[in-house]
Amino acid sequence: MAVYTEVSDEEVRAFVAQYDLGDVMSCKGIAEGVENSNFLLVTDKGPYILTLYEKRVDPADLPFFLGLMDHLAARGLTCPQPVAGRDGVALRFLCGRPAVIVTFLKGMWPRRITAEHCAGLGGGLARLHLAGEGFPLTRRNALSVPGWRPLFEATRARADEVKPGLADALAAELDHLEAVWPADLPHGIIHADLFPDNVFFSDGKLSGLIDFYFACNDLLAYDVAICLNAWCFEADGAFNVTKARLLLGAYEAVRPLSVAERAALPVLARGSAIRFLLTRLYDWLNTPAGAMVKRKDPLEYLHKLRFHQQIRHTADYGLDRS
Ligand SMILES: Nc1ncnc2c1ncn2[C@@H]1O[C@H](COP(=O)(O)OP(=O)(O)O)[C@@H](O)[C@H]1O
Ligand SMILES: N[C@@H](CCOP(=O)(O)O)C(=O)O
Repeated sequence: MAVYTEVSDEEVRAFVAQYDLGDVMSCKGIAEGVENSNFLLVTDKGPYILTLYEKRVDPADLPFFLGLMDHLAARGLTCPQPVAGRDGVALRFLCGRPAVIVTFLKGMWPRRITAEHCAGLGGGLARLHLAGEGFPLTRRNALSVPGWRPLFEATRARADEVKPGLADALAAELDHLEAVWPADLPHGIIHADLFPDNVFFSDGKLSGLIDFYFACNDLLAYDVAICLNAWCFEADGAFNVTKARLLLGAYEAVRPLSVAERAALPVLARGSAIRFLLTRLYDWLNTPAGAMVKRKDPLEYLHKLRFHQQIRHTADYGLDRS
């Protein structure tokens, strides 16, 4: 359960009193998520999400994240919207943390991913990329190529505790990716963490996207690669080409990939694999004992990395246009 900061009933009441949300009926920690402390806040006006921003969120980035959610919502994308208090301010402090209340989205994230979910996701991802156009703020992706080596250095000495040989494997992969990473593909706003737990469905249709706290400006096709990794592998580690085809097909129905973007998918998928491998490895080695959070398995992403290392050309995935 991702609640790093406990908030007392009195503190919640005093905080909510600054909004036109009526009385607090309940405020319960949410047993999901990794990065921030989230609470389901129910007031007279209905359900909301109260988020206290924790370790990896730089407070200087919050205007970007909050402004982006407003920008995307104004362009028809269903995503949480920051709620302003009576003074017009959405971003405040609670228990020493930056904190906001955002609107509650209906729907559930899919626990068992079907091919239909992947199609829904592909369309939603492309709509997000188009809706991001014109957003005036920018944020560099702190977890793209230049960010990987410091993470590696922070984990290198103990990586082999997780799997013998892991440190050397990561070093070799980083050398490769730093040498071949594409720079000149179309870029724009990307979500950068569009895993199943950040995509809500209702009646089988995509109903909303959440958790924009890794969003940044980067290669649009990198976001596609992140989704291929997060949505198109089965529990036994097999790559499901049907899911991948549907995801890409639905994406391209809204925003066709260029030839160069398609060709770059294997290297982008390797980059996406090492990015999540490294953050999971870091968390695996550094999560404080007793923290109410379920650590994610770094080796799941080593397996995905190994898979993409075998792919020379995008056609080798079996992802031909149909
Ligand atoms: N706007 C929202 N509407 C409904 N549920 C939400 C909303 N935001 C977060 N949640 C719930 O909280 C959980 C954790 O949120 P998330 O943003 O993924 O946390 P973290 O940033 O800590 O990873 C989600 O899986 C979802 O159940
Ligand atoms: N999606 C990341 C972890 C970040 O978790 P989230 O709850 O913020 O989506 C991973 O799987 O490693």
